Amino acid sequence: MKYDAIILAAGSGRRMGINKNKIFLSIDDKPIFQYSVDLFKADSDCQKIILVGKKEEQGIFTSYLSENIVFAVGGQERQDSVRNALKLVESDYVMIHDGARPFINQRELNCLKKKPNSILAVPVKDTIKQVESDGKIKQTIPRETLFSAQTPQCFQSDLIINAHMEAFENNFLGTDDASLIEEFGEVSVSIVEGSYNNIKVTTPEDILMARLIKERMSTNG
Ligand SMILES: Nc1ccn([C@@H]2O[C@H](COP(=O)(O)OP(=O)(O)OP(=O)(O)O)[C@@H](O)[C@H]2O)c(=O)n1
Ligand SMILES: C[C@](O)(CO)[C@H](O)COP(=O)(O)O
Repeated sequence: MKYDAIILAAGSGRRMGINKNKIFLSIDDKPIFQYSVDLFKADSDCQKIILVGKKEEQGIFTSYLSENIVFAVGGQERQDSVRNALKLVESDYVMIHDGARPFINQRELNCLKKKPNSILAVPVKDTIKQVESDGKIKQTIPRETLFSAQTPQCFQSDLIINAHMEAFENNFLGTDDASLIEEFGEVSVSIVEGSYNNIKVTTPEDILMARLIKERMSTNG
């Protein structure tokens, strides 16, 4: 399957609590977002990479751009950034990926490519409680049915473009792209079981964890 990849790097890293965009933090001397750029660049099925950044940070991305790696300006919310990037998609399929998730691998890309309209996800490990606003537990949700959504999320381009347009027109804000197809699409989205290594660097302890994961990967080859 030939596809275009969207790499999202236009966030602000509020939860990281630092004064800069977290995707520029280094893991083993390489910026977090560059791990994904390198992987998609090495996949011969990837036709184009759309790197989404803040307008004021565009200069930092210039050295990564080429004929097949283009820049799109991000929006206020993650969903706005994806919608802007989708305007540049030309392939029949698209993978949408958080630049803040550095540890995806070729095996996972290959699994997604075999199953269009699928996302990486992992089974939740904790016991999940649904809690009322007063702090009282309402119920325990059966864990066997629960998965944590990751990226990449791989879709037929026309389906996800339509879902984003519908979401925009209906003021629907989802926390991932699959949720827009769940709401407005006419197909089911499936999961491909991913890896617990595919963390999203979100809070300060995640960067420590990411450095440990990288160290272990380097040691294990
Ligand atoms: N307007 C936005 C918001 C987020 N992202 C990207 O979407 C991914 C997941 O978002 P998140 O972890 O929430 O990133 P931040 O917005 O940077 O973090 P925070 O919510 O803590 O501010 C990241 O790769 C981030 O760069 C984006 O491209 N555009
Ligand atoms: C898309 C995502 O990575 C799925 O886990 C995630 O939802 C994006 O950001 P969030 O702001 O941390 O929800």
